[in-house]
Parts: sequence; structure tokens; C-alpha cells
Amino acid sequence: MNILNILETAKKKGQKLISVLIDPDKTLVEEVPSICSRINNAPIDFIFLGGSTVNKDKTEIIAKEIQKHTSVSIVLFPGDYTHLTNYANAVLLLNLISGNNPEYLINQQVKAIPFLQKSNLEIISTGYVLVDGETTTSTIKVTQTTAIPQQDKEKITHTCVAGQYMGQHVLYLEAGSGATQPVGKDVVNAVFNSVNIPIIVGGGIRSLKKITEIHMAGATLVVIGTAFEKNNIFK
Ligand SMILES: CC(C)=CCC/C(C)=C/CC/C(C)=C/CC/C(C)=C/COP(=O)(O)OP(=O)(O)O
Ligand SMILES: O=P(O)(O)OC[C@@H](O)CO
Ligand SMILES: [Mg+2]
Repeated sequence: MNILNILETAKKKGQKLISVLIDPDKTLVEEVPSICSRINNAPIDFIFLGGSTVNKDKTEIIAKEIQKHTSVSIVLFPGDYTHLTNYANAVLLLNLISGNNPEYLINQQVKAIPFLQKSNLEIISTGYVLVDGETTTSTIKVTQTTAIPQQDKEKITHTCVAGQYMGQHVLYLEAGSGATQPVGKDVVNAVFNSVNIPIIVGGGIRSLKKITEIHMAGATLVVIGTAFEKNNIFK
């Protein structure tokens, strides 16, 4: 089963999934074995690999090392087309639909085509929606876009429904890495009630209780970055 099938089946059956985010730029190759051993001993369904800014070749170096130490699937979560590598199972082809920057709406995707046409990576069309987490995150800085305020549920849900109608296969509600405030359960639930594609939620989620709350609100997949990096969760 490919990764989109896993997400769609989980959504249909009401199963809840968890992914950890590994940022290649913040990870030393020597740290990968112990990171993977923590992943292998925790209820982790996927490894997301990516960052807003990553040095050339670092994604590939870390991906190769991860594949030596775990059989958990790697899903690329690229901030830029130059982060692509074949040492993974799938790529989230992000489309930053909350913002007005053409670079992240179409130009990056066009630049990725020479690589993707020669690659066997599963491509997952992802409507990427920045929701205000009370922090100016790297993604906001890099993309020079603004996040949608959490109070503006109508704008958030309309953006997500537009994404679905335009053909996105999943939606990613993002408060940003290290966000003070994760995406609220009412926001997740409003989106859940408006679309029928799987919802991924990430940014600022630091406890098992919060993971459960966001799952219960309708997310199929919850992404944990900073809390896993700091080894503050799944112990
Ligand atoms: C088309 C291809 C191949 C890529 C998509 C390019 C797009 C549209 C990217 C969306 C905008 C973007 C920069 C997303 C990055 C998301 C991401 C991997 C965030 C992870 O967190 P960091 O922003 O690295 O957090 P830290 O600052 O804590 O490291
Ligand atoms: O580092 P955290 O805050 O867990 O965020 C994870 C992820 O959603 C960022 O893209
Ligand atoms: Mg980063």
C-alpha cells in the first residue's frame, strides 16, 4: 500500500497516525542510529524529513543513514526543490495555499519536475496551510507569507475546501515548528467537517494529551518535531 492509501484508509477507519519530523540541517549523521532506535521503540508510523532551509546534499546524506537503521517509511517534507532525494518513499508536493507567493504556489513545483520525472518517489499533492501559532516561524520568514489567524475559521476552512476542489490529496495544517500555540482543536474540527481528504496537523505539539486532542478533533496524522528532537515525548 502506498502512503496516500495508508492515510486514506486510516481516515476511513478512524485510525490515528503519528509522524516524527527530522530536520536534516539540525541532525548529525552520527546521531541517526540513536534517533532511529527511539523511533523503532515508539508508536511512529512515518518519518517526515525536511526543513525550511537545508544545506545541499544534507537531506540525502541523512535519508541514506536513516534507511540503514529503521524500516519506517521516509516522507520528504521539503522546503525547497533542491532538497529532493530518491532515498525516501514519498514526497509531500507542498502547495502553500494559505499564501500569495507564486514561488511556493507554482514555481518551486515546476523546478522540481526534472527530478520528479526521473524519480520513483510517491508524490502526494499537499495543500499546505499556515495557521497562526503566535510565533514568526522559519516557514513564514522563508516564504514571506502570512499565516491565517486561528480566529478566522472561515478563511481557514474555505482555503482547505478550495485546496480539495483544486485536487489536493491531503491537507497540512501547520502552526510552524516550535509554535507557541498549536492548531486548535476547534480549527481542526471545522476543517474536518468541511473536507473529505486526510488532514495532517503539526507545529508546537508537545504532549501525548495534545496529540490525542488533535486526533480526536479529526486529524489523521499528527507531526511531532521539536518535542521528539528534545526527547520530551514517547518515553
Ligand atoms: C515542490 C517542492 C519539491 C517543494 C515544495 C516547496 C514549498 C511549496 C514549500 C512550502 C514552504 C516551506 C518553506 C515549507 C517548509 C516546511 C518545513 C519542512 C518545516 C519544518 O520546520 P523548519 O521551518 O525547518 O523549522 P526550524 O526553524 O525549527 O528548523
Ligand atoms: O517542531 P514542531 O513544533 O513539533 O513542528 C513540527 C512540524 O509541523 C513543523 O513543520
Ligand atoms: Mg529547520
